[in-house]
Amino acid sequence: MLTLTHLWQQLRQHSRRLWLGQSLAFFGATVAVPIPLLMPLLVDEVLLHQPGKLTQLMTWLLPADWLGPIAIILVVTLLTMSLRLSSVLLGVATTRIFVGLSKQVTLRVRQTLLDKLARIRMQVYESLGAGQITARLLTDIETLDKFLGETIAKVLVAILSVIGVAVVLLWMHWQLALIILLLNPFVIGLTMVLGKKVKLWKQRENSAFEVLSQSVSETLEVMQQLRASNSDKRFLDKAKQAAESVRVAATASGWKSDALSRLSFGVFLFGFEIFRAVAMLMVVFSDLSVGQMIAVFGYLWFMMGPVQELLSVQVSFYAAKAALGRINQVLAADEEPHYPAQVDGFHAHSPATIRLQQVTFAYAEGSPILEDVSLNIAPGEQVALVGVSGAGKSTLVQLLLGLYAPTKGQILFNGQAIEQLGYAQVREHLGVVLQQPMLFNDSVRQNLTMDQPYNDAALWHALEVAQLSQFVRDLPQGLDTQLGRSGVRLSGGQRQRLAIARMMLKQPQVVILDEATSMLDTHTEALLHRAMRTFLRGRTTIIIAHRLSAVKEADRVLVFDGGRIIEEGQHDTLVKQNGSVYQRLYGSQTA
Ligand SMILES: Nc1ncnc2c1ncn2[C@@H]1O[C@H](COP(=O)(O)OP(=O)(O)OP(=O)(O)O)[C@@H](O)[C@H]1O
Repeated sequence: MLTLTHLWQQLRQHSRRLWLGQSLAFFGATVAVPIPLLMPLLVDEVLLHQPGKLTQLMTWLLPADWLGPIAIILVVTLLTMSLRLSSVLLGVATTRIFVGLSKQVTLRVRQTLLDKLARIRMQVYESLGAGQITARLLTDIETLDKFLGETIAKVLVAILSVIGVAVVLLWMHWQLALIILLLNPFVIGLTMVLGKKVKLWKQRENSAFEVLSQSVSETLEVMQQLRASNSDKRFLDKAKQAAESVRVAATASGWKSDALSRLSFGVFLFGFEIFRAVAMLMVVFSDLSVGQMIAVFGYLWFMMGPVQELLSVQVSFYAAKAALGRINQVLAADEEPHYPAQVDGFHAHSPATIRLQQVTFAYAEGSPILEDVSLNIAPGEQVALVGVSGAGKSTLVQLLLGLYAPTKGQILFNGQAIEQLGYAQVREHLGVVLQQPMLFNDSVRQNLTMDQPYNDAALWHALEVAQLSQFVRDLPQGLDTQLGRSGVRLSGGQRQRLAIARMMLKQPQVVILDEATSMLDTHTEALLHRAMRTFLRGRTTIIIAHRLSAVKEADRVLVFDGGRIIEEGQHDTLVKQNGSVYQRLYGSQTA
């Protein structure tokens, strides 16, 4: 779980830059503190002819014949301006350092979250939508970033400025200073109470935004199908309703947060007016000079900036806490168990065995999808899994890949349990092609290589076997042609063949084709199967298919029904068994 303390610890890892930034901030705040004092003192010492400390300083600084109102005013003006300039330059340097630091911490948070995405259980992804996760990665981390940037860059300077002003005020007139300083905690205390409300409003706004982002991303995902069924407007209307909720929540959060910060600033201004009155009374009834009174006014204005900054940091503090809470929900999500590879279970050029020992599995407790499934697949064997829709065939593939873990029983490759091999090793040696392969909005090349360094000859060979080489050659930019979102510029069958070529490049020991050729015409499918024979020789293969043409490629057929293997054998034998499920499924099909 990530807390603000962790973020602070991360900042402290860059202690050298943090110290440099803090030192510059300290100097920046220090040089600015005398500014409101200098000019007003001129009122007493030059205009009202009451020479004091400033005149003493000038006597020491300037030659005796230069001493006069013009030179003093000029020197003090120049001094004030150079102090201001130094303060500005130090401020720029400080901000540069602190912004750099806060962005680094933000990057770490983003990377932590992205790392977490690689470990989250598939079940969690099924409930957390892409929109929700994206909102957390973007909006929430942005809120955190704003808070960090503001806090480290401004809080220290603001606190230092307030302390500096307090010291000067106490030195000038301690009674007046005490009144001012006692009111500050009151203002800050009041805004802290009010600030808690802001957190709640911000949370509501972010939740509404999450719903909108989810709705838009889901709609866009399936835009083509929605338009085809004339439902796109209806779905976008739902997104519009979500946008309306964002408006309601954001309006409330926007104006109420602003009202609160204005209210607390208003309280500060009330105090300000009271001081002005008290300061004037002090001029009448005590030894406070007019110049000092103007200086006090100057300091009050001077303090306004830092105080307002502290107040705004407070608002972003509550927003950041809300964002952190939502980021932590993702960080706390259930993770896939991590099994480090304890054995080297796959060997180059020697096909793997697959064994299931009494495997039972349920997505939801109490309703098993696979029940007590045991099977042995010999090295290099080609097995077809068939059965009615929903029988659990694809679920078995998910278990082989370790995307879900069996509730009972064991899965072994080459005699080694999947947990001993580790999911990463298993996935490395399994090549899976699904009915709806995922393609990226990128080039053919990138979709084939998936960032692995294959040479073009290998790509063309894979495309050749997958019966897609001629098609790619005819594309305007060949391998570099862009495929559009999810490969929309390809037909279903072309997508499947591209996915098969991709799988072949990986040279896996175990090949799983889950309805991988279902969208191909029978002629192309036959050509593909023939071309793949050499590739599949020496690789253990599982073919899941409804079409007889694909099933007939297998050495052995396993018939699934209700999560169990109910029939097993070769096509020719099974199809002749009167009353068998296999005969019912394939008896009348011709390939
Ligand atoms: N992620 C999931 N969460 C919950 N239930 C699921 C999930 N995936 C599949 N199921 C359920 O598991 C059962 C088996 O589905 P599976 O996809 O394994 O069947 P199949 O035999 O491959 O079917 P088909 O031939 O139609 O592809 C179905 O009843 C389905 O509703």
